[in-house]
Amino acid sequence: MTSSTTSRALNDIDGHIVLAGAGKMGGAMLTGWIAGGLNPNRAVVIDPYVSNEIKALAAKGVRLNPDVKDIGAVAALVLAVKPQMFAEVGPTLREIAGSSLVVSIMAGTTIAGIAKACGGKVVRAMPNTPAAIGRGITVAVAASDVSQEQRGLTDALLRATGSVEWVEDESLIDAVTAVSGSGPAYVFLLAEEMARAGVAAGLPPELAMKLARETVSGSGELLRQSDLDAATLRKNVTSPGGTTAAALGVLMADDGFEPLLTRAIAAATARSKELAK
Ligand SMILES: NC(=O)C1=CN([C@@H]2O[C@H](COP(=O)(O)OP(=O)(O)OC[C@H]3O[C@@H](n4cnc5c(N)ncnc54)[C@H](OP(=O)(O)O)[C@@H]3O)[C@@H](O)[C@H]2O)C=CC1
Ligand SMILES: O=C(O)[C@@H]1CCC=N1
Repeated sequence: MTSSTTSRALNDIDGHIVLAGAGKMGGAMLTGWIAGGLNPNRAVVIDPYVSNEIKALAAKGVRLNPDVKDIGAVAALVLAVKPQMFAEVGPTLREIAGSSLVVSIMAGTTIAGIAKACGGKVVRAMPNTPAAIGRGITVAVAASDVSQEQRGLTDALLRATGSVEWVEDESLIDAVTAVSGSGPAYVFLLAEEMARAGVAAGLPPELAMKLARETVSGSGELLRQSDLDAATLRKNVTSPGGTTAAALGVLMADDGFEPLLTRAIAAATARSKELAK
């Protein structure tokens, strides 16, 4: 968080938080807000096809698809629809956005494009799915007309789902999307492939998946809690002339993991830029 952004308490919000698009990411954020103290009566969902999990939140007071005139004061409109449908959906949200805070988590979609389609004072943010367990990381960038109070509200909404970093340069968001927005998928793929390779090496499938899951999650937790950097933690596993060195000889070869990941992240960054067009 920049020193100029002061987070607000979620249980101390004037007005309503309107979530447009309560799918995987929007739904995870809504769950985080309510767990973080947002009064469910302050939450409104606009989504024609909500899941049973979101329908269950209605029993706690979250309003689903009310008439715009019945929403009441809007503190923030959060955009979590697919970027490909925003051109169609954006203008239908203009009345809700008004001159309120609009927080978009849509990949690729620029602050200028969002302001043009639905108005409002726009913050562009890129979260990731560990938000569902309060362990996400979000990077946010605010348009120049977003007030300090609106930044504080945004910070509170995002912080309910994990860590938050603010940047001033919107062009960084494409690479952020490629590293942390899409990043959980790379880690899950690693777990899938470790399990598959374990089976190929002779392990029963259930044991292979358990070893992969616990190794990926345990290593992630060690990385989080340790004062050591990732390279040192890796070296600590690597006994000279041992098994890890044999595996790393393959993974760190000239055509190994590094150029592969560089290409993957470049592809995701390029796709984020493309989605802006
Ligand atoms: N998934 C992720 O890890 C991340 C996603 N994002 C961004 O979050 C956004 C949502 O992604 P994700 O949650 O994966 O996608 P989902 O498809 O799960 O969520 C989008 C939701 O919007 C709903 N929807 C469709 N039409 C409308 C409409 N007219 N008005 C309101 N809602 C509508 C969809 O319903 P239906 O499914 O029935 O069409 C769905 O529930 C995207 O912009 C993505 O770039 C950002 C960071 C990470
Ligand atoms: O795949 C996507 O486009 C979205 C954005 C980051 C993660 N999921």
